[in-house]
Amino acid sequence: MIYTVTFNPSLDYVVHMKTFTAGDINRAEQEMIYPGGKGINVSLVLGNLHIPSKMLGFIAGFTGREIERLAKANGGDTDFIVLDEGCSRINLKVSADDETAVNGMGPHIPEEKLQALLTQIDTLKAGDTLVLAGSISSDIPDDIYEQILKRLQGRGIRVVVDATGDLLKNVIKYKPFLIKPNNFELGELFSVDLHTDEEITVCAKQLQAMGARNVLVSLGGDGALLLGEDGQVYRRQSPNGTLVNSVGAGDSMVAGFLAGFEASKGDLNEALKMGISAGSASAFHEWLATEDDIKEVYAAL
Ligand SMILES: Nc1ncnc2c1ncn2[C@@H]1O[C@H](COP(=O)(O)OP(=O)(O)OP(=O)(O)O)[C@@H](O)[C@H]1O
Ligand SMILES: O=P(O)(O)OC[C@@]1(O)O[C@H](CO)[C@@H](O)[C@@H]1O
Repeated sequence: MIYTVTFNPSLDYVVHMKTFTAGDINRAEQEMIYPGGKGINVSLVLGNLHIPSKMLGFIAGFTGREIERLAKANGGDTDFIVLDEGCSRINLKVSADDETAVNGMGPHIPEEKLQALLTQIDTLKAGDTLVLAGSISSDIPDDIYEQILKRLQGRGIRVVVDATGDLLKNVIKYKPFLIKPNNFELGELFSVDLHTDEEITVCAKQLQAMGARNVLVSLGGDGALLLGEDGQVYRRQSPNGTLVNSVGAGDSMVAGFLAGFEASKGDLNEALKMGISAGSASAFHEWLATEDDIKEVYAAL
């Protein structure tokens, strides 16, 4: 079974307009509300590919109830912990000549609720996969992902981490199965700007030397580079297509990778191909890719 954890779920309020001007009143020409947060997105795309998963994390208030309702309405299986106070955040995504986002802060998570999540995670069994994805609210200790990996050590659970900065850096020594920084996030870890595949590979190799098993570096419209646990570098370009909304493309890529890895019984080239197919299919559509969207991109790769 796959479990995804989203510490800070969101309602994604996506507005489209031709141009966006900072400091001015901008009027939307199209608007949508989606359940958001990286783990939730991973689960939804897995579900679209008929792979069961359970969404864990924290929700609060009317926004939290709506996140859960929308997640379930889109086929999600949820076991969120409900906070007694506050509201889950609303993340504004502006899609215009460029994409701009304002991500909210999210509610305070009391210690006993955090412990309740850890207790849920303790029930995972050997062979399960745990996806830790997204940011955490500021009152949660920033070694929380590390604490979780430490608890799971030696229990045969495959862990995927899609996070940035210290949240990511601190887990690597616990040998996560997969990490998926984008090239910018990878560069940030080493305080460098990455431009070429060679530069990206050097940094990915450092993360692998520190413990990460598979390092999947997403490159937006340029595809992705995978440093596999077999030591090989796999590289694929994104297919051509029209970008509609890239929110969740990275999460879709994680879901596609896991789906491809399972279906091919561990073929990393196939996992990367499915990852790119799902990521690009989501980028080419208004929201997360469906199975048909993914199949169409896969066939063109
Ligand atoms: N403009 C694009 N054209 C084609 N494919 C894209 C585009 N943007 C993203 N993708 C696909 O999605 C994958 C992940 O994208 P990206 O590198 O932007 O991830 P990310 O930064 O984690 O995204 P996000 O945080 O928005 O989910 C890429 O490797 C690619 O397959
Ligand atoms: O603030 P975080 O947790 O880093 O990212 C949250 C978020 O931007 O990530 C998803 C796309 O990847 C969106 O659904 C959501 O709004």
